[in-house]
Amino acid sequence: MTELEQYRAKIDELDRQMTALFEQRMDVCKRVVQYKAQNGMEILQAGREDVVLQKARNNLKDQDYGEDIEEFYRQMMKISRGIQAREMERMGVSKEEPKPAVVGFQGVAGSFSEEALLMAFAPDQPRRNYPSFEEVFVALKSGEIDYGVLPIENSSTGSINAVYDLLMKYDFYIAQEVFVPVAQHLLALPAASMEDIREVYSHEQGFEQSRAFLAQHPDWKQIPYHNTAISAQMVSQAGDVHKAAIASGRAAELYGLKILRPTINTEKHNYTRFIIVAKALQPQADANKISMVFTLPNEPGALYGVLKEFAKGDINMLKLESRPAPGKTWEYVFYADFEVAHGLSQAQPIVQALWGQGVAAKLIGAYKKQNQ
Ligand SMILES: C=C(O[C@@H]1C=C(C(=O)O)C=C[C@H]1O)C(=O)O
Repeated sequence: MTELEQYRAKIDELDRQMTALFEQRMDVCKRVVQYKAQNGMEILQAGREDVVLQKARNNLKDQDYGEDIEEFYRQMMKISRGIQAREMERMGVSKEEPKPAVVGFQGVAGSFSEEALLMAFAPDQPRRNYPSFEEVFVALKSGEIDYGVLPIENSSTGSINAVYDLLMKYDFYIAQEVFVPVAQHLLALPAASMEDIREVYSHEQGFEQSRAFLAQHPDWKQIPYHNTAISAQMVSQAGDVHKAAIASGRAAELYGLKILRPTINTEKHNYTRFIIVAKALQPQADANKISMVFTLPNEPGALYGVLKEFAKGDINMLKLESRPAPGKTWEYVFYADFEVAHGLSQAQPIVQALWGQGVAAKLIGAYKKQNQ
């Protein structure tokens, strides 16, 4: 054997051992990827790779090979990740696309809530509708939906108290707001005329918003219904020329009704503010509006003490709403919206200052203020 042949025989023997070790190592990596698949982990674990590289360097006798052993392990781990990806595929675990959020709203297609949903989300956003406000909250709690779209106040008729109370009951947060222009029309079957109408169906808010118009027709029976769009659907299905609904133009289109009298709402500048409700606080980076909830001790100057903190910060209050505290007679929960220049960073010190005064204050939203 020449000298070269002797060296090569030695290399062959070391390679045989290295290939056996390589196989053993990769078999372990396959076990690792099974664990990762079961636990929803990514294949690449950069921190672990750093540790492997460091250990390889430490195990060297001759530090001259430092760079080289790192390169060797880098390549081996790249191969290891390739094998793990193949194994993942073989197991049928494909890299899942992030699922689009499912959004819930109250009412049927054509409701103002659905219009609000379309303003805040994509036209093809997966959505579910529910018969009542509370069912939207229940669906959000159970994880059936990721967001709920709910009306919180109307520019002419004021707050929608049921939604404020549900927000507190379920301890949810406001992720976003949108303003939907509300134009109420009198809708009826295509064959109907004004003289035919005897009964009008709508949501309470639809009647409330159209008071002046309805006062001109005292003989019409007003029948409160779940929702303006459901009223339109009902009139369409009933096929009765004596029935009319107060609902949106979109509802007319969807349910094949005609607009007997357009824009019958008294206040022509009429908007409903909708909130997008989420289970957790999702503060927006460019938030310029915050919503807070606080309960106050029943003592003189309690509300003043809270508002003073905001005044000190030169923060403009946009809205203050009080609701009876559940289970406590004559005690109130306050909801307040403020306009802030610096979002969360401005809100948090105030919340802390309020806690310092013994006020149970909670930030329930930091989002972008919309203009109606
Ligand atoms: C084997 C693993 O998967 C990958 C491959 C590594 C390796 O071959 O040593 C190390 C980290 C991960 O990027 C692991 O996470 O341990």
